[in-house]
Amino acid sequence: MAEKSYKYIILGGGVAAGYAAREFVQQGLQAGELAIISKEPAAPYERPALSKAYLFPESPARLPGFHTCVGSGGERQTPQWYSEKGIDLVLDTEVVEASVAQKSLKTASGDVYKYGALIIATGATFIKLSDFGTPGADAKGIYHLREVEDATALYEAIKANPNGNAVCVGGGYIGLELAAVLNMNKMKVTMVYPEPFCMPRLFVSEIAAFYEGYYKEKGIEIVKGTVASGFESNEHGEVKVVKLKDGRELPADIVIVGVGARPNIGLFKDQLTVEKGGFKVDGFFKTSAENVYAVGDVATFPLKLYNELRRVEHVDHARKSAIQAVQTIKAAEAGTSVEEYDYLPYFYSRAFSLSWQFYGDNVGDAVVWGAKGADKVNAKFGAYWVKDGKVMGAFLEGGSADENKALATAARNQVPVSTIKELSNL
Ligand SMILES: Cc1cc2nc3c(=O)[nH]c(=O)nc-3n(C[C@H](O)[C@H](O)[C@H](O)COP(=O)(O)OP(=O)(O)OC[C@H]3O[C@@H](n4cnc5c(N)ncnc54)[C@H](O)[C@@H]3O)c2cc1C
Ligand SMILES: NC(=O)c1ccc[n+]([C@@H]2O[C@H](COP(=O)([O-])OP(=O)(O)OC[C@H]3O[C@@H](n4cnc5c(N)ncnc54)[C@H](O)[C@@H]3O)[C@@H](O)[C@H]2O)c1
Ligand SMILES: O=C1O[C@H]([C@@H](O)CO)C(O)=C1O
Repeated sequence: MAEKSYKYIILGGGVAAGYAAREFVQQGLQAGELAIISKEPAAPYERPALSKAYLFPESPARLPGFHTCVGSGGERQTPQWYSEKGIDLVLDTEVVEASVAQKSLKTASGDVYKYGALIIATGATFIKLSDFGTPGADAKGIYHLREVEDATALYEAIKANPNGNAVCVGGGYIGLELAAVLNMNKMKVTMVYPEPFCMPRLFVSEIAAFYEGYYKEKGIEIVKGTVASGFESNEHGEVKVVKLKDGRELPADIVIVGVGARPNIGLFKDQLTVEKGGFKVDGFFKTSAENVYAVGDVATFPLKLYNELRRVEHVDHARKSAIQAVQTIKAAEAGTSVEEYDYLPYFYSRAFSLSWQFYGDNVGDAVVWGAKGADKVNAKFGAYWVKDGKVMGAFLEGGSADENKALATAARNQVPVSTIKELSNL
């Protein structure tokens, strides 16, 4: 049982950790100053790839291909990169206890790590249907997706069930992205979700109708307005049937559950201020404890633009919050300061040949253009959310890089619109 001490420790080895490490290096880091402790076996990678190219039937993406920071056009930080920079990458290591008072972390094998400054970047974990007590939800063949090991297990299950039946439970990001890759793998896919249309936390019905129509044309069945109420397995404990609350039964060789995520705050929840499910931080990602920062999915931060505290579970914020925390740490050492975080929310998704981006806030009235009858091959349509005569949010399917930039500008500047008609000229 060793005890080690570092000037900086990043707890968690996901997206935020990779970008934080890069920022430390860019700001000037001495060998031996930084350790990253992660329960994953792999160096930080771009998690979005797991629900997309990792599961493609042809030439699937594999590590080391998508280590951070390639997702934003940066350098690919392989394990060798970390050793060259003198960063200790402590993989396959779960921290099971933490003390903010003693500035220490304890791992499952009993090692103790002391830090000068700590960045908590523990991300989130999928919610399971067994968390709600759904009978049979722990059967073999029921998959969740968060880490590369989950994606590998799912990939193998897809290969073992050619032309099999797949059911996606949940109509959010995982449901939509996974239904697409399972269909590309020639599985017979059914999606099930309780809401009247997919991606209800962002879409309005006209936007959803386009994607649902597109998925149906690809041969994906969509069952709305009900939930999975139980699962039946065969004598090997393998799932075979998804039972729905409305009485229907769906055959299944593979089930993907995507019913949301829960931030990993357990280690510190009694030691740091928690709000909206995450660690409450300021515009520099400082938590309620000195020298303890929280970034990415676990941070509840002041969203300056909307003057409210938010937690965001998307990769762009994971990257930028990590950079902001490291810049804050380094500025304090240099006796300077950085600007407060001023984030413009940015979400995106890709499935089949579709690709959408969203900037800002989906509040007020949604004005959708071009969605009805949009071409399925070169789909292009969008939406603006307007509140108090200003554009608050902007969505675009099939946009070019320049167009998406213009969208971001409109949402950032909250462009005033006196008539809805004006929107088509933005
Ligand atoms: C399959 C999938 C696809 C996604 N696709 C997109 C997308 O297309 N676009 C988008 O904007 N967002 C996407 N997201 C969301 C995005 O990936 C997350 O918001 C982002 O990864 C958050 O970064 P993070 O560093 O906070 O957490 P994570 O990347 O989840 O990293 C957390 C790390 O902490 C480790 N950890 C946790 N607890 C401990 C512990 N006690 N001890 C040691 N290590 C620990 C975990 O193992 C993990 O390595 C996707 C998420 C998933 C799961
Ligand atoms: N492109 C992206 O940004 C992207 C892609 C994949 C994953 N992610 C992230 O991964 C995490 C997990 O994604 P997700 O799709 O699971 O969450 P989500 O919040 O996007 O979707 C959850 C969906 O689950 C369904 N649901 C909720 N409770 C249910 C219940 N009891 N029974 C059946 N269905 C129920 C609803 O349809 C809801 O829309 C999130 O943090 C998400 O942001 C993001
Ligand atoms: O941001 C992303 O990073 C990965 C991939 O581009 C890395 O190669 C991916 O699929 C994203 O959406």
